[in-house]
This record gives sequence, C-alpha cells and structure tokens, in this order.
Amino acid sequence: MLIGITYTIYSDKDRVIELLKNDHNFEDGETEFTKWKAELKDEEKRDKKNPELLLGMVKMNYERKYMIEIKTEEELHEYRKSILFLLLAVDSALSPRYENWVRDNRNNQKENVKIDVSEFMKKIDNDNKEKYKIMSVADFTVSTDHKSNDELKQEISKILKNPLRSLKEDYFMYLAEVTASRTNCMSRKVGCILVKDDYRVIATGYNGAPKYIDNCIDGRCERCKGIKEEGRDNCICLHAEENVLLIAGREAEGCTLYCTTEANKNIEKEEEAKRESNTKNDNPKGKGGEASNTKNDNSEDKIEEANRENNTKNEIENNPEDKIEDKARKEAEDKAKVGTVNGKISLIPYTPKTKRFELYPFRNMPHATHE
Ligand SMILES: O=c1ccn([C@H]2C[C@H](O)[C@@H](COP(=O)(O)O)O2)c(=O)[nH]1
Repeated sequence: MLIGITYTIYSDKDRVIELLKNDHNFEDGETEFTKWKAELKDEEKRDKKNPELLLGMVKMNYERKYMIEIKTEEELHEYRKSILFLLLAVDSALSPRYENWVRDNRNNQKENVKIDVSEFMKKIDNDNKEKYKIMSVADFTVSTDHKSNDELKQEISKILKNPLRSLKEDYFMYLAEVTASRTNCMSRKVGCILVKDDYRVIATGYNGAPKYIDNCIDGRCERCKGIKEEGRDNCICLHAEENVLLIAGREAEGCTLYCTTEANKNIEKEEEAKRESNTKNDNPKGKGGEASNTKNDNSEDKIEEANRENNTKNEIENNPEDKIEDKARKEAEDKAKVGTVNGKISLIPYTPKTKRFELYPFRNMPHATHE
C-alpha cells in the first residue's frame, strides 16, 4: 500500500507522519525507493517514469506500507492509476497554523522575517496556489487542530480500516450517484440502477421529463417551478425508479434496485399489486410464466414469503387492540418494506448509514474536469 501525503504549511503534518510510522509501520517511500532502485538492472529502469517505477516497488512488496509526499498533480495522476494508492491530506485551522509559524520563526530566529499576520498570509496564499487542487481531491483529510495525539491516532486508525478496493454495495451506490448527475428535473437529483445477479447493470434511471418533450430544467414543469401545487398530477417528471423500470422492462425481474433516495412508495405498491395478481392468477412460474436462472428463480417461494410478511404487516395494522409494541411494529414494517426480496425486486435505499463521503471516497473514481 502507498499513502500519498499532501498538507497545508504549518499544519503539523509531522505528527501524522510519526503516527503512521510508529503505530502502523509505514516506511518512508523515497528512502526505500532509493535502496530498491539501486538493486535494479539498468534495463529494468529504462523508459519508466519515477511514479511508475515506484509503484512497481509497491506492487512487488504489496504487504509493506509506504508513504511519500505528493507535490504535483502530474505525479498524483500517475499514482492514482493504482488501487494500492490513497491520498491523505493534512490540514488545520488557521490560528494553530499561525501559532506554529510564529514559534518556528522565533525558534529559528530567522532574520528579515517580520512576525506579523500579513507575512503569514502571504505564505499561506503561495502555498494554497500550489496545493489547492491536490488537497481538494484527497481521499481523506485529517485535521490536526486542537487534537490530542490520542484523538489523531483514532482518526488515522479509522481511515486505515477502509478497504482499498470499494465494497460492492458502495460501488453500486456510487453508480447510482453518478446516474443522478444526469437528472433533468429541477426539484431534486435522484438516480438509481438495476443490478442482476450481483454484477450486471441492467438499466440506469434518473428523474426528469419524458424523452421528446422539453426538460424540466428548461422550465417545462409547472409544478417543479412552483407555479402549480405539489402533487404528481401537476408534475410532468418521471421518478428515477419509474424510468429505470420502464427502461429495463421484463429484465427488471429478479434485480436489485440501488437508489440514492428512499425508493418511491408507489413502486412498492406497484410491486405489491403485481405480486398479488401473480398469486391470484396462480401462475406457477410467476409473471409471464417465465423460468429464469437468476437468484430469484424460486419466485414462488419469494412471493409466498413476501405475502406472509405483508399479512403480518396487515394483521399488525388491522388489530390495534393487539397492543403490539411500537418497536415490534416498526421492525415488522421495516422488514416488509426494504431489505427482503420484495416479490420481484429487492430495494436497497439510500440510508443515513451510507454517508456519501465515507462511502465514496474519490479514490480511483474518475474526476470530471471541465477545463
Ligand atoms: O439511461 C437513462 C436514459 C434516460 N432516462 C430517462 C430520464 C428522462 O426522464 C428521459 C429522457 O432523458 P434525456 O437524458 O433527457 O434524454 O429518459 C433514464 O432514466 N435513464
């Protein structure tokens, strides 16, 4: 693993470096690289740019941990190509940085340095010019201000617990987030994707006006502009979940829906209605009588299971005198609503647990640059 470190000046980055070294066995990447290179034959070094060669060392020693300072966007771009790399930024509030600067200058008794705020500001401005872009794309930022060593330790341990490779669910949620960026609806940004067999992305959906009519974002929808009242009858926009189901058609069967917001209750109702009609039609293979190889092949069982859950839910709702405790009711409702296979589609909604920046560090994700 390789950690690239970028930092704002006087932010006390050495404390972080010491912790990485002493508590987590990180080695100085530059020193190790010099040693490693000395052992290489000339042809092994030929035509290789330094970051590429350094990554070669990291790959060969993938169980070791290295850290290096990242100084330019160009080198960052090269390191970003590897899953073994992550970028850590060290920052701090201005007043402790000012105090560090004053202390440094006093200790060094530097001549010609006026100990005043404007001198300090000039330093900060120059530093920002170089670092701003690199700092802003860090995977993690540690702020050192007013933190004890123990607090810093905890923060760094938490960062290092993150897997280098994204988790499957985070990755699908990330795709749903990216999909949301295509919305053409001005009221809010929603995206979702339908995934089959845990791997195949069947369709993407975002909210907006149907194709071939002017987009909501261009002022077409009276409700979203706020001219007409709230309510679906006054809105021309389709929900992301509706779009994704329309686009996927029959392929939606057996899929998991990853959605950046709690999935539309109407979709659940539609799914519920479909389930009921399937059961009533007594179609042994589910809707359309089609057998498939997906994990929901046993759709009969799933339908029964979902119906059982719904019945429990209805019983709970219809018999208030049963005096079921609030907590139990809530649990039963939640279970019927999400998480379980909901007839044909399982819903994975965006939950408060899945905080965007914890889940989707920028690590290795492509950055849109509009330059
Ligand atoms: O992958 C897709 C493509 C389109 N949609 C939906 C979203 C809009 O309601 C319409 C039209 O989209 P435009 O991008 O304006 O062509 O189709 C979708 O959900 N997923």
